[in-house]
Amino acid sequence: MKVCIFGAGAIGGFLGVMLERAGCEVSMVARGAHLETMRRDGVRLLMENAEHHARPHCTGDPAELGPQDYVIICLKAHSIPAVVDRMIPLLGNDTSVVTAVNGIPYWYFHRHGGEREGATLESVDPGGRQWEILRPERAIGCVVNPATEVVEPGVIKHVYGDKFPLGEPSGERTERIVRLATAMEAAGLKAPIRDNIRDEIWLKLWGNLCFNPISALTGATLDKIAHDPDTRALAKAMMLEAKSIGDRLGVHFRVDVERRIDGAGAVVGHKTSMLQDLERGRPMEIDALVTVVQELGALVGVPTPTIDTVLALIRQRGEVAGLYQKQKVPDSAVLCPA
Ligand SMILES: NC(=O)C1=CN([C@@H]2O[C@H](COP(=O)(O)OP(=O)(O)OC[C@H]3O[C@@H](n4cnc5c(N)ncnc54)[C@H](OP(=O)(O)O)[C@@H]3O)[C@@H](O)[C@H]2O)C=CC1
Ligand SMILES: CC(C)(CO)C(=O)C(=O)O
Repeated sequence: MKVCIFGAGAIGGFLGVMLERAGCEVSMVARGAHLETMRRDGVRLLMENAEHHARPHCTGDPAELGPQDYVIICLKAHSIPAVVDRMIPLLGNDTSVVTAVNGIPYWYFHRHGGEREGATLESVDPGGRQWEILRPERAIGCVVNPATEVVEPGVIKHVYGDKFPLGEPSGERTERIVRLATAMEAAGLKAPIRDNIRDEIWLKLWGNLCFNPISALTGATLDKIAHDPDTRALAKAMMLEAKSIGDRLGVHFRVDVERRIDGAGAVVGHKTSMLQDLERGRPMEIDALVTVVQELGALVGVPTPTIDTVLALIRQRGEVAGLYQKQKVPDSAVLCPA
């Protein structure tokens, strides 16, 4: 089974090493010093009780690789629009594209049903390019639950977790998703197949939407945000706005808002990825986690005053730090031409 990890950083490096160990023919697209080290020395994965080493085909040029069975996109969401054309050589007739990325994916309204079927979201898929090039029919949804880090070029540290829930946009149990889940399970990962992956995407997004910008604005860890009554109230207000949007889109939230905040608050001393990105001078994943919820609110007619306020602040924080560029978002999603 040929698998290309596009964006083999913290999550992609982890997945790639595990899949190669399970016998998949893995290639990795990366760049910079990390790529050079992986090419020369292979990839090292540090786990709590083990260290693994793998030698996948690592490249900066996807055209070297040819069509794949699966392309697993593990880029930060904001990196995807610029590289989507470079994925073309990886796509054959039967290639599946797995979106192992936080936030709302480009294919969200594919097989969604109802009046928004086929809509694209400008904040995550500007101009509908991913929809047009990757095609939504190829997409398999994936939620990333583990935490991993690139601790030095070529070296990935696994921090916790092994679960990557998967789901077809249609909710069907297709042969291709079963094959992927089987390979991931053989690699020692958990890959439950969900019949509504969108619910799982929203459950993760619910936390990212509020904790990530609040932490980046305040410097606070998850437990501090959840335990301080004022920031807890702010997070809750954002989550309730998001829930109203999700409800209109048919999302089922399997936990209530207080339990979701308590769950995040139980993780003591953890800095969100957005705070880590700000502190390390790396581009911030604002649009796929926050702007998109504002865009969805406009689409379904739910006002988002609290989200709007926090979004204005975090965008400005990102711009001032030189880590974010605002893109123009229309009032509502556009319908993608067939
Ligand atoms: N890491 C984690 O613990 C978690 C991450 N996630 C989500 O998973 C997704 C992936 O995150 P993560 O693995 O941390 O991100 P990383 O930044 O570690 O990995 C992305 C990799 O893609 C590389 N890349 C970017 N652009 C290109 C390009 N044009 N060509 C080749 N390589 C490129 C990056 O290089 P460079 O570094 O040079 O930019 C980087 O090595 C994100 O959506 C994130 O929010 C979710 C849960 C936990
Ligand atoms: C904060 C957390 C753990 C979930 O909300 C996360 O996914 C992130 O740091 O990006």
